[in-house]
Amino acid sequence: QNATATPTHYPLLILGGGMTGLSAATLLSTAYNFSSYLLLEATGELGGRMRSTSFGDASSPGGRHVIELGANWVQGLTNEDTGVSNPVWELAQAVNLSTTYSDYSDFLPYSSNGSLSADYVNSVMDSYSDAFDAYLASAGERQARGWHDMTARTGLRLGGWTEDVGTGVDETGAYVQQAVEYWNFDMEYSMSPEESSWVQVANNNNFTFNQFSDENNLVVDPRGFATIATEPFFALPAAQRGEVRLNATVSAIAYSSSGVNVTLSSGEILTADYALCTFSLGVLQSPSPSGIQFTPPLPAWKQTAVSGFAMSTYTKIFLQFTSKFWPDTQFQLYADPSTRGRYTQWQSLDAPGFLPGSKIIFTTVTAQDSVRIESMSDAAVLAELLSVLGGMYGEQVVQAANVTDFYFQRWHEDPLFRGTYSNWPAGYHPAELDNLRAPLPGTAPGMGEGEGGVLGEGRLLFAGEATSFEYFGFLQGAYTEGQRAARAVANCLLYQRGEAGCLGEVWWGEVLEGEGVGETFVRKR
Ligand SMILES: Cc1cc2nc3c(=O)[nH]c(=O)nc-3n(C[C@H](O)[C@H](O)[C@H](O)COP(=O)(O)OP(=O)(O)OC[C@H]3O[C@@H](n4cnc5c(N)ncnc54)[C@H](O)[C@@H]3O)c2cc1C
Repeated sequence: QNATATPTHYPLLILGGGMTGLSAATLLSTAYNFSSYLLLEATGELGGRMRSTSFGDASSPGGRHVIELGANWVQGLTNEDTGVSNPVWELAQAVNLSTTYSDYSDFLPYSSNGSLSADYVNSVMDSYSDAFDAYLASAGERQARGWHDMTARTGLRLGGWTEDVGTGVDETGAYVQQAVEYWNFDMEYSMSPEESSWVQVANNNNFTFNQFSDENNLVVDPRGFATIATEPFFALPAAQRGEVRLNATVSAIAYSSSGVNVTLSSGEILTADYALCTFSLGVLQSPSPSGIQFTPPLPAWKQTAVSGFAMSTYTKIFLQFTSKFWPDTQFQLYADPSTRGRYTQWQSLDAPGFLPGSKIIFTTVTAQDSVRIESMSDAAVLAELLSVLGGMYGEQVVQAANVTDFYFQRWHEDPLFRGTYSNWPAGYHPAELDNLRAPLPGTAPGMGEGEGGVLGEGRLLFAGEATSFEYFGFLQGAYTEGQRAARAVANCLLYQRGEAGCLGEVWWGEVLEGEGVGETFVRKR
């Protein structure tokens, strides 16, 4: 369609085909029999940050396998006491997804010149675990009293954890504490305790690992993790399902209290009564022209929320060798003597329940280290990994010539993601999260009346893992936020015909409610 033709109009445009967009689309079809939507996705496939690929050399002893480049674990399964399940676990079971329990206590520790004492490292793990229990308790107390937030580092120190008390160059050195802390904290939040919220890390941990369970199951399914969202969607009869357009990149979004105009990079314009934007926080943070051009520009309260939350990067780096030279434990911990977070966690896929015989191992880096390696050549990153593995297992067994495949996804550089998942920085008020989700046009009480609209007349909604108070970062956040958005839009389109406020109170009514010094951090919802 050229720019002069009449734009195609839809009641609803769903922007982005990741977990959030698919969850919204599926609920609209199944619960409301509503199919008058078009889902637009820039890549050639659905799933977003759930993305799998084939890896390994088919002619090598390990062979070729499907690995997950994005989300890999169902985090939190079913609470045996309450019967409450993670909805992502329910989706996984519904499609019979193959998963295996990740046992983080099943590891052997190393440094740059071979093994470390497992007893010593386990005792440091126990100290961290005790401190984290105290951390959770103090965060809860702080929240109940309505005291302001501080960094996660504060909570860890108060809990009795000191990351740098070790002495000397032997295995009792501070670097072991740093590796243990990185393994437990950064590997989950993809940022350091200095960069993370004390209170919201505690909430996030409780909503998943206490409400559901503390188990993480690794997905090893040849169909890929994305099946949990794509299969239910494509199983819907075509007449009940909306339309999907792949390879359709949104470049601009114009919004008003009567609707939304979306411009694609091809120049085509689509119009809609409502649009649901599910692009990652990293995409929203990117300035145009590489990011989305909003008209009118995002109001200050929305821009503040977008700028304030953090998008980090978590990078899994996969290697396949001609033979397996690492132990049978699920994990290995590497404590680098000089650099915190340098290739700390190694995970074997060549183990029962995973991809036995595959000769595949992967390691993970986060945050600035992810950005750093994304700017390096593959060969330079591989050389770093081989030097670390050489220190752990001996140079004679770790040879470049024995590497049969090597890959990592550059999530930070990718303009469609700009990182892997969001995190809550210290001291950021929960009302800001409501503002991240709040529709446009809209205004926030106390934040400049008239800055772009009337409360409750929003047409452009925002949802994604980053808008979830309970589960930011996790797939369950994306899933539940997609469902919430679907319910709000269905109310407007099917029942209240676009009346002001039809998105419902949970969607807009609390914008910045609770803002102000001394007010409680506990949400009233
Ligand atoms: C490496 C990695 C590891 C992770 N590990 C886990 C884990 O183990 N467990 C867990 O629960 N979660 C994990 N996560 C987080 C989880 O993947 C996300 O929370 C979730 O997939 C986000 O879904 P979403 O729909 O909100 O966003 P996305 O999946 O990002 O969906 C948004 C979609 O919008 C598309 N898009 C972006 N810009 C445009 C544009 N301009 N035009 C059109 N389309 C566009 C994108 O291509 C994408 O498909 C991980 C993520 C990564 C990347």
